Amino acid sequence: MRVLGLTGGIGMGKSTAAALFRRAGVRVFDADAEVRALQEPHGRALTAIGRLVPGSVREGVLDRGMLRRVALSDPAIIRGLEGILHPMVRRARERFIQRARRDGCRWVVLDIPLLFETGAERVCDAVAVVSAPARIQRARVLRRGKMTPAQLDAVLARQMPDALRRRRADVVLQTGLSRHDTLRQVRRLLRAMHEGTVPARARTRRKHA
Ligand SMILES: CC(C)(COP(=O)(O)OP(=O)(O)OC[C@H]1O[C@@H](n2cnc3c(N)ncnc32)[C@H](O)[C@@H]1O)[C@@H](O)C(=O)NCCC(=O)NCCS
Ligand SMILES: Nc1ncnc2c1ncn2[C@@H]1O[C@H](COP(=O)(O)OP(=O)(O)OP(=O)(O)O)[C@@H](O)[C@H]1O
Repeated sequence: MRVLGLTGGIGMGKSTAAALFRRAGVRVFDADAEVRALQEPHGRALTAIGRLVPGSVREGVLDRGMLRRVALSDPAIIRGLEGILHPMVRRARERFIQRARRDGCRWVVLDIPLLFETGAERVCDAVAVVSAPARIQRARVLRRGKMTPAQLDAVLARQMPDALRRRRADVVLQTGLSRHDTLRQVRRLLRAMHEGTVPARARTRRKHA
C-alpha cells in the first residue's frame, strides 16, 4: 500500500482537494476532522483541554470560540493544546493506515495541515502540497468570518511558510485558479497513482506506521 500526504497552509484548498480524492474512491484520513471528533461533547480530549484552559469546557461541552481566542493569543496554550491532541491524532492515523492495509487498499491519502511540522511526512511515499498566492489565501480565510486578521497571523506563524512547503513537495496542486483547474490537476495525479508514476520521495527515508 502507498501513502499520499496532502498538506497546505490554512485556506489553501486542502479539504477541497481531499474531497476530490474521496469522490474518486480513495480513502482519506482527515486530521482536522479527527481533532473535531476529539473535541465533540464528551470527546476524549475534553478533560485535558478543560484543565489547560479553565472555563473552556462546561458540562462536557467545549466552547470552541473561546478556545480559539485563548489559544491564538497565547503561544503557550496552543503548544499545550497540540501536546494533548497530536499524540491522539497520530494514534488515529496509525489505526487508519493499519485498517487500510488490512483491507487491501492500494493508495490512501493523509490530509494533515501540519504534515511536515509534525513529522507525519515520514510515513508518506509522496507528498502533494496545495498552494495559492498569499493574497488569495488571506481573502479565503477572512471571508469565512471565523477568524480575525490577528488570529490568522497567529495560525500562519505556527505553520511552515508556503514556499518551503512547496520546495519539500513531490507534487504541487495550484488552487489559485478555478475549481475546474484544481480538478484537472487532481485527476492527473490520480492517473499517476494508478500507473505507478508518482514522483517518489527521495529526501526522506520511509518508515511506515
Ligand atoms: C485552535 C483551534 C481550537 C481552532 O479551531 P477552528 O475551528 O478555528 O479551526 P479548525 O480546527 O477548523 O482548523 C482550521 C485550520 O487552522 C489551522 N490550524 C489548526 N490548528 C493549528 C495549529 N495548532 N497550528 C497551525 N495551524 C493550525 C489548520 O490549517 C487547520 O486546517 C483548533 O484548530 C485546535 O484545536 N487546534 C489544535 C490541534 C491542531 O494542531 N490541529 C491541526 C491539525 S493536526
Ligand atoms: N481550487 C479552488 N478554486 C477556487 N476556490 C477554492 C479552491 N479550493 C478552495 N477554494 C475555496 O477556498 C476556501 C478554503 O478551501 P478549503 O476549505 O478547501 O481549504 P483548507 O486548506 O482545507 O482550509 P483549512 O486549512 O482552513 O481547513 C473555500 O472557501 C473554498 O471554497
